Amino acid sequence: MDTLLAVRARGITKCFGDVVALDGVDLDVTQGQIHGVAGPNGAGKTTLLGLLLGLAAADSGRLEILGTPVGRTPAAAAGVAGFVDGPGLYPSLTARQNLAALAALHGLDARTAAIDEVLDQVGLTDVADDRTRGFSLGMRQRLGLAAALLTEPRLLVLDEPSNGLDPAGKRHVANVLTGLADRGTAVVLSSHRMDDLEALCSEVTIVATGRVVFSGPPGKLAAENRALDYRLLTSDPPAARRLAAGTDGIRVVDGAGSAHDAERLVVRGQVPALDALVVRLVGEGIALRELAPLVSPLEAAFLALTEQQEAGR
Ligand SMILES: Nc1ncnc2c1ncn2[C@@H]1O[C@H](COP(=O)(O)OP(=O)(O)OP(=O)(O)O)[C@@H](O)[C@H]1O
Repeated sequence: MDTLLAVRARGITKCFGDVVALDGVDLDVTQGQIHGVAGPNGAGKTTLLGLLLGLAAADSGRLEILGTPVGRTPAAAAGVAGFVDGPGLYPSLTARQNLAALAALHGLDARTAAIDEVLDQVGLTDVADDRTRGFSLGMRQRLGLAAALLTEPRLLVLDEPSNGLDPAGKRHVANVLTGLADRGTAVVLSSHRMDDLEALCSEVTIVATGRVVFSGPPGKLAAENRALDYRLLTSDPPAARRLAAGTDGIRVVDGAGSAHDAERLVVRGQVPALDALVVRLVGEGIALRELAPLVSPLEAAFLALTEQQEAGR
């Protein structure tokens, strides 16, 4: 047993009737790591996170949480907190009362539990005494995080925690999670989007149709040299279109059905072919105004991997 691992999963399979939600999934999460789980809708992210939280049990495979093997009966492991499908809150209670109820449930004294501290950490001090019935999705997500923090978990599991958060809220939550990880807590969080995870996670696991299609640092994914779609703006769009079409390794991927389309040139290629195109444009006296990937290299790699898996289904 590796004591540094907060999660060690091997060959986890979980079915719902005929639906195979997880199919031989491996996952390693070390203590102090923020680990992202990404994948398209229905990939199995929530199912996997639910197993970590003890909301369900795997059909087969081995799962160890914080060094302890998990049995076949669903049960929350000690030291684990978080939520899937949004946090469970009492709508008629205030934010503070919700946390006090949770503290009582965990045998903590509501007077001494760090309720004010966790409210402050997630930026909800100003609305601490408002009923949660009127809370926005982003505020509910923050309160769910505060509830998880109250129990001082060693493994924090969050399903789509950035749902409903504005950019400032995302940054706030990211700071809280980074601080926790710095103090040794392992964090597992899910998202559909690689760009949300990139800034936060040192490792990501990408699942598609229940299978792991990539696991490792996000940078490793982006580093693969693949052809991307780039928006190309120049001083002479028709001439640029002709040159692009005649450059080895470059494909013009948009249609030029209207005058508007003729201005909007999108080309597909790898970096060396794009370099050659830029040199030709400049050589012809055409000014380059913009050459930018339509999606980030990371998002493109993610889409390619998950689309491949879906196509093979
Ligand atoms: N309780 C359930 N009963 C039946 N099928 C389920 C159940 N939970 C999940 N599934 C199915 O298992 C598969 C994986 O679902 P899951 O919710 O884990 O995916 P996800 O990656 O979290 O998707 P999303 O991004 O849409 O939340 C889907 O086909 C889903 O329909």
